[in-house]
Amino acid sequence: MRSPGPQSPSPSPPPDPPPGMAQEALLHGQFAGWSSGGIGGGAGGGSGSNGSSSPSTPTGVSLPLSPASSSYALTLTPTHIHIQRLSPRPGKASWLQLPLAELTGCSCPRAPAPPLLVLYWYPPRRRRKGVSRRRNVHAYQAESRTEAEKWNAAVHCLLRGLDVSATTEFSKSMLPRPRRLLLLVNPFSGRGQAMDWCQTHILPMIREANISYNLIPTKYPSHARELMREIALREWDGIIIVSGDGLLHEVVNGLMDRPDWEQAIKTPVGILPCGSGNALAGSINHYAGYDMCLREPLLLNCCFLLCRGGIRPMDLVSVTTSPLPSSSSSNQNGHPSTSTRLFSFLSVAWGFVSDVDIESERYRGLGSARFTLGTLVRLASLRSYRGRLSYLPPAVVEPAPDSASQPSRRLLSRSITEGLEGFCRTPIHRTCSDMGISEQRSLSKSDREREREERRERARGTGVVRASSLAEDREREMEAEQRMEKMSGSSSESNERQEGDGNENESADGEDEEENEGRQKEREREMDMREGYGVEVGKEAEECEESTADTPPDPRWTLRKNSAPSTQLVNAFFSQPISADSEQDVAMEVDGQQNGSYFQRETYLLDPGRERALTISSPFRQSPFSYKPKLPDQNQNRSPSRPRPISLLQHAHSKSLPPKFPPLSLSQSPMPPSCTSPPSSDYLVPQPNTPGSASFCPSSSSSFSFDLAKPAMSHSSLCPPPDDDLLPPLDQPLPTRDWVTIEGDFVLVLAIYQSHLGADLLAAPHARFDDGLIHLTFVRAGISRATLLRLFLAMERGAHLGLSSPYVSHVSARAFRLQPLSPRGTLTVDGELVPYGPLQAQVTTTGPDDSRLTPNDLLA
Ligand SMILES: Nc1ncnc2c1ncn2[C@@H]1O[C@H](COP(=O)(O)OP(=O)(O)OP(=O)(O)O)[C@@H](O)[C@H]1O
Repeated sequence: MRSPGPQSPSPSPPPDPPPGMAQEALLHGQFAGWSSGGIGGGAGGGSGSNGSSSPSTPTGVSLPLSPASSSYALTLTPTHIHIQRLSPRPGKASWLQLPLAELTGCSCPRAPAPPLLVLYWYPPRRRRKGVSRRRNVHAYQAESRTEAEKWNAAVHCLLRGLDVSATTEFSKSMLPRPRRLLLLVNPFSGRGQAMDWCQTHILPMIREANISYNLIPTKYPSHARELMREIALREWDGIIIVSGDGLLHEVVNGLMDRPDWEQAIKTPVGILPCGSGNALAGSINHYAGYDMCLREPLLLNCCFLLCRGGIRPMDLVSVTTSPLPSSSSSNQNGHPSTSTRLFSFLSVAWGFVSDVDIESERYRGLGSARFTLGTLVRLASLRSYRGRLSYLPPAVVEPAPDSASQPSRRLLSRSITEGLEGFCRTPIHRTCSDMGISEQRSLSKSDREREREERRERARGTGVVRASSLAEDREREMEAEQRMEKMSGSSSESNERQEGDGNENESADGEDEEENEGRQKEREREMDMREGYGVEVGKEAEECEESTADTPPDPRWTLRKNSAPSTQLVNAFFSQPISADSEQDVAMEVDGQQNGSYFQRETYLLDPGRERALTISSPFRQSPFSYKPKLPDQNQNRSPSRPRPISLLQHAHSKSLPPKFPPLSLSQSPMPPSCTSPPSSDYLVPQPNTPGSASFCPSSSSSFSFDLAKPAMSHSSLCPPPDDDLLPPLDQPLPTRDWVTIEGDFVLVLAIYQSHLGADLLAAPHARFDDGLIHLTFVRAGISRATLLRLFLAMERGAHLGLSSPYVSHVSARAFRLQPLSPRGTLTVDGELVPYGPLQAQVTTTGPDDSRLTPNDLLA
């Protein structure tokens, strides 16, 4: 066996090079086969999908069993290892190509083992559901140990992406030191298989990839967070979570707890899915281009990616939640004065999704099927929650020069839909702007009487949960959809007429009687609700659907675009009474607008014993559509040519997304370490930091203190993470410009920043690791069970964005605020329960200096 090169041509060049071998050969040589196996009648020297019965190398990597009588010619190119069988059966099927992209590693076992080159190949195999990888081990015996080590070094160099050529003298000394990973295993995640899967799948692959590791099983909740606050991060090339998303949430927040959080958060993290939901693993699998898969196939794909290497920056979202019940305190106004800040990599959920997540805990033994069961259970007793969702669309479109001359409805439509970036599949502009105008219609008294009677009859069933089939639900919803379509169409017409002559009472000018009657009925219903409203707490959504089956959904909603609407539009909305909100709601509005606070007078404490009875049906779900213009923001530049929030103006390129603040490096494998790293024997055990004591650097925000990283900050001289630049403190009103506010009854609100909500739920197909966007999906009350079920079924394929339902909306945002108005409910961040109450979030950014922090190059 000889090396290639101009001076040392191969003695036995392959007679018929296979396709793809046109590349320059880095090495070429002749090897003897090892083991009796072959691959598919091809040229494989040895193979085995499971090395459990095979002997092991000193590092624990298993080997094929025995020498084989065959001989092979191997050629290494920058992308492949070409293997040609020379004997005993040259000719047909004698070629095998191993793409380097499908190798996790190679090894050259130390003496007294023979001089072997062992290649670990994980080719993808298409299965019924998704692609899975199967382990193949190929071993070839070199003429000498030097030769085997040279090949081993060359393959490693290529796998690590080093720059090599045909003239490179490959040797053992070229090998970069093995990467070091800290594996944190939650033995209780998912179905409790994490430790087993470590032994059977994860550790063998990691050893084969020549990665050194230390494995720490977590002992209790928050153990990982505590570890992250203490360990010497420079000793590790990556922190790998062998668990579900919950443990990664702990790790991320542990890193942000540290005084050196700015550097710490750049430590690559990775996930090997052993949990129930495995949303981030599903996203990684998706972004890698693999088909959706679950369980072991998903684990193998993620483990393969981890071994292969590559670091991608990932969005980190700053979330401010209401105070923890234990830490809540009141200021002089009786409002809570502290909030909790945490960092999230995946999602915020309220309503259906968080309910299912938390309530399905009791079915944990089912693995990912727990969510299916939880979904069915929750569907059977569908709840809705009253709340207010505000969000900042990702881009602000400058108004056209001639916008002032455009009709007011068009203005509103455009202003609401701008920034939806193609994600909004439902006609929000139609459902709100048109409704507002249509409510100006005159009413027929007899219709009003009839409607009242009908409502009284329906009300007799109040308090009884009535069973209804999915088909019935769907029927009701279709009726509502049709009615809404009709309504918006007619109101659109009328609006245009109104703009033309400025006369509100034009309904007699040629419209047919039937249409008039329909509008009168709507108006009648609306009046009726204003008159007879009362809070009905504790009713299942089912009842509400029953009682509103004839009512289009939109009048129950308030959608506010906080940018100043045109005068025409304001007049149109002011000309009608504000919706008859409950007392509480009025109080909230007073708080929000006059006292500058969004806190409810009643702090919503999480009730762990909350059960089915928490179902809320608010009066607002049946209240008429109303537009509540906000008072102008005192700080806002009122020039119409500057529609962006003030905070954005600090950015040089304020029309585009602000630069990310420390992007979380998602390690599909850590990059090669720096040369200055200590020897491996020193770093396999994490050493706790010994930080000096120093004073806490207070946040610049005076509104509330962050309950963040108290242990770390108490001995830190460094500042805590900076304030959110897109959001005011949680107890302050949002900027009036550019924000969109929707108020009403929600079945769910989901904010997600990666593609998957679970390994088999493609919730945000357009999401990317670091797109700087929060993808919001919200479902309003009134949706039928059948449609909701269809939504989740379609989500498995990411096809739910095409689902046409007036109750479902998808928008993207840079920041949002969620204010639950129902007294009880569940809120989760990355699937973990957080205190129930107002919550806001934004993608982290660098702040005013506009400098994007690059991923940590410690590992480069
Ligand atoms: N040793 C432990 N004992 C009990 N709980 C633990 C332990 N280690 C971690 N935890 C906690 O278990 C919770 C659930 O873990 P994790 O999210 O990883 O699994 P999962 O819920 O099955 O997966 P997923 O979040 O993907 O559905 C986390 O909140 C974590 O803090």
